[in-house]
Amino acid sequence: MLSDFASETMTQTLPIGTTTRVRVPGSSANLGAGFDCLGLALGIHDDIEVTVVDEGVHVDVFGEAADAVPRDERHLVVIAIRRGLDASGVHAPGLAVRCESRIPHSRGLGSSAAAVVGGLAAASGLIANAGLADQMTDDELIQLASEFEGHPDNAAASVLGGGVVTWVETIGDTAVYRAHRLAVHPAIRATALIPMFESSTNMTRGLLPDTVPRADAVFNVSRAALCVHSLTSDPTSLVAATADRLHQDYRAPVLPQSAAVVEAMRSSGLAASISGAGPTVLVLGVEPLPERAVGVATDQGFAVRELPIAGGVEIA
Ligand SMILES: Nc1ncnc2c1ncn2[C@@H]1O[C@H](COP(=O)(O)OP(=O)(O)O)[C@@H](O)[C@H]1O
Ligand SMILES: N[C@@H](CCOP(=O)(O)O)C(=O)O
Repeated sequence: MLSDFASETMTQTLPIGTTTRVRVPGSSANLGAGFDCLGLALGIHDDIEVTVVDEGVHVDVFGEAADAVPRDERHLVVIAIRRGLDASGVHAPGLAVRCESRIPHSRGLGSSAAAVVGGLAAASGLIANAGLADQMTDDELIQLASEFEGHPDNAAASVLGGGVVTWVETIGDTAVYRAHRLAVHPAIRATALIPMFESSTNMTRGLLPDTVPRADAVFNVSRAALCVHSLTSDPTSLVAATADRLHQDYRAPVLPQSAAVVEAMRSSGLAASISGAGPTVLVLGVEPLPERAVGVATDQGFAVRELPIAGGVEIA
């Protein structure tokens, strides 16, 4: 797929002044039992504008983590733009990149996947707007973005929007990332309980064991399958569907506040789970979060934000 895409555009240079705008949603991965294979796009967006200039890389960042990210070739969006252009055999003399970041970083809301999808989508938009080739397909965006992330759940949600189920096929030595969009039941509401503190996804992935007891594997397989049914057809089983034994308990020692909030929500009958690798907690349901639960979260220092289910990345 990408090799065909690249061969059409090999060694071409983007004209100075070519521009593109991208709007990309954040996401919540896992949804409890679906470790690395379920995700939900959320209505909290980063906006990225890129213009081809005659030389250099100029990065402006506004909003979340504006003071923390590098303003040069090391910026994740710039790295992804470069990767997208390289995959298509296209060169940019220089780039001016403007990021309006609204997805909090290192909170389990898919900011890194959104940055990568946004950068790749911007490369695709530049190439298409210059008339060099069609935009990349969703499959191409998911493949390239998941190669950055090492797991496809957040990236697929940011590309496709809605709910996603993802899987990986190994073809020769290559991991091929696959995804289907799920039509989320219209009654389902998602509330993110977002703390001020951060947690690195890479760090907490390192806490997970290589092998798990078969009973835990069976527990999660059944709950992840149920979660697809609950998300699409029957929200009444969301509490059972969002139970997990594959990752949350192993991460709990470094995320004790988040683990306590999940426990408090679940013991009052709410479908709460760690969002992605945490520390945000995601609550799924069909009603607004009850006042009592809002109080528990805010007492623990978690901001409560109900977020719409979002559509996928938009490229103009
Ligand atoms: N919009 C962005 N621009 C630049 N870097 C980003 C952006 N979003 C995320 N990152 C990088 O990704 C890191 C967070 O990734 P990660 O630990 O996977 O958490 P999450 O994706 O859950 O927010 C940040 O510390 C930052 O280095
Ligand atoms: N399946 C991944 C999801 C990580 O999501 P993030 O938003 O925390 O980056 C995992 O559980 O590690």
